[in-house]
Amino acid sequence: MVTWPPPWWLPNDKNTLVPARSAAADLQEFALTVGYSERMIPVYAGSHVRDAETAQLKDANDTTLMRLAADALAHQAVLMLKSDGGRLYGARVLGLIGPGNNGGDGLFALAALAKRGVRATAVLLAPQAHAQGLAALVRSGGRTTTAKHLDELLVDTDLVVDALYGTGLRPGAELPKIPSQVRVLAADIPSGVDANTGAAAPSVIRADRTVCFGALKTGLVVGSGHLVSGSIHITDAGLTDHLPKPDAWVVQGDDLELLLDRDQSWAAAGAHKYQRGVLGLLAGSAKYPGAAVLSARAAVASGLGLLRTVVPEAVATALTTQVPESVPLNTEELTALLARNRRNGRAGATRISAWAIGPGLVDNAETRQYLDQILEANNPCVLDAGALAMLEPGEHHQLRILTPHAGELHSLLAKAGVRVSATDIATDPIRWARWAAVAYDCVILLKGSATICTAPDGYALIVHAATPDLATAGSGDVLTGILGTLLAAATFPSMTGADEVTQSHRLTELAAAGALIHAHAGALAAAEGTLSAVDLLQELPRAARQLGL
Ligand SMILES: NC(=O)C1=CN([C@@H]2O[C@H](COP(=O)(O)OP(=O)(O)OC[C@H]3O[C@@H](n4cnc5c(N)ncnc54)[C@H](OP(=O)(O)O)[C@@H]3O)[C@@H](O)[C@H]2O)[C@@H](O)CC1
Ligand SMILES: Nc1ncnc2c1ncn2[C@@H]1O[C@H](COP(=O)(O)OP(=O)(O)O)[C@@H](O)[C@H]1O
Repeated sequence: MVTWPPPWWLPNDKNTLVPARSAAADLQEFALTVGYSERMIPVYAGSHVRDAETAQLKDANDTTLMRLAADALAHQAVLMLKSDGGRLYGARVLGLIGPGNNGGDGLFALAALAKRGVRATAVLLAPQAHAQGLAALVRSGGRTTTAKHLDELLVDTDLVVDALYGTGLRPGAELPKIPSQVRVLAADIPSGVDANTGAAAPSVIRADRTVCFGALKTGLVVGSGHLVSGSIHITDAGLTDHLPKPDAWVVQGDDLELLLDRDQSWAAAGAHKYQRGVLGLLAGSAKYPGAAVLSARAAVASGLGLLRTVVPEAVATALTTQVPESVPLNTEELTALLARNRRNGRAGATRISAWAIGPGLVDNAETRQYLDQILEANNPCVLDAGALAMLEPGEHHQLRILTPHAGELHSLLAKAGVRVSATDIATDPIRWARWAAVAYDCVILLKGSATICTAPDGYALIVHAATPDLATAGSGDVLTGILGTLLAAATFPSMTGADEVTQSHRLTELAAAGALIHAHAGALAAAEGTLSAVDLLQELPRAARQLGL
């Protein structure tokens, strides 16, 4: 058990949020469920990795870890120099050297490169530099120079090694401007990125490749950090014994099977359509008819048993024409069905096992009535777009995934009394997604180029989009449909007492699974050309199958 507040709940005098579930007892330690493979990559706050490194070393002058880091850095520098037929001997490498251990990494790496015939120059950008690193560079025949020569040296350089600031960065650092055509290899994390949050200074030094030491840092996988790090190579420094529980995990395509944890037995193979999952969809309006169609098509394309739809008149015809698989529900049928649901739970024919609510929905009396009725029936549900605007914070007993983009998260937090700016959210997205998860007692899937899925106890999974082209109108509606199908097919551990944390972790994993399928469909569609939401739909069946669904 962790004590309230959990570690990510940093003091903020502007806000006092009463969590929907106020009992500290609900907040269990983030636990790796037995059976997880190492494919989910653990992520740690940069400051925790820094503390672990310090704890691992015998004394402040011990350079064992630094030399390990420098070897890895030099190795990647060699690969970059040799790529595209480049030469190593006589290649010009400039190191941007800062005042601390990050600068030390850079100096030892330059020394290793100098020994291999590279013309290695350390540009000393701070009043002091790591003494042993400097001595090693000089012994190996490397050179040092000062900031005033940087611009002229940059004109004729094959590679820059950015070893200015790592996990020790404080706000306000002055960073040199590196022309965009110069290739950059970052030591640990690009200088200018906050290793705890991913917030990047406007003058951040963008890298083509980053060698990350000891463990993957949160700042490299969310916020702007993951957009400026290039390809990331993690080196093992044997820190496991000194690291706390991970801050989050990065999940990738290979992890889908683990995340879904589907029943693979012969009995499951014999399931009829109602057992494969019945999804209810409440979506669309005269203003946004297309959103309902996109969600419906995404749901049926991702392997659903049956789709039941509750849409306004203006959308009904379009839906029947474009999604012939869907079966409309009228008001009376809906009422009867929800009553059966309340009595008998979610299993069996003609009952709805989950709901997808919100794409294209507008706030009016009819929609509110449907929404209240459906929420009361207590099936697992995904709530998006228009439904988010109608939702109130607070405790409930339903399994809910909310899928806001950053703007919607801002509104959700404002409704919960959390005064936070859009910039605050962009600067530390995991933190604010966690606040919303607590305030709304749900799993939050925060959309963006790095999608963050988090439960109220802070358990967090991160999914990266393979292409920025996913940021296109209707793409989120497709995601809602996918999530609906996954929810409809899922089984959840018993709904009683202590299992709430397990339930919310399972829900977080389903959310991440949906984001993975969406991201993979995006990658497949982008390989064919520019991308629309309909292109995404067309790639969905292939994406789901390739990931093992
Ligand atoms: N610990 C280990 O054993 C290992 C560490 N490793 C490597 O070390 C990195 C962490 O090293 P680090 O702790 O020395 O911090 P680093 O990022 O070099 O910068 C700190 C220096 O910059 C200064 N500074 C910061 N912001 C500033 C600003 N705005 N304006 C001006 N100055 C500013 C700051 O000043 P201070 O805050 O002390 O006043 C301090 O002097 C880590 O990322 C990894 O690369 C690996 O080799 C493995 C072993
Ligand atoms: N820069 C980006 N790179 C990659 N994917 C992105 C980026 N920005 C947004 N996305 C993804 O695109 C989708 C957009 O969803 P949303 O904003 O709800 O769009 P809409 O409401 O038009 O359907 C989400 O899945 C989100 O994660």
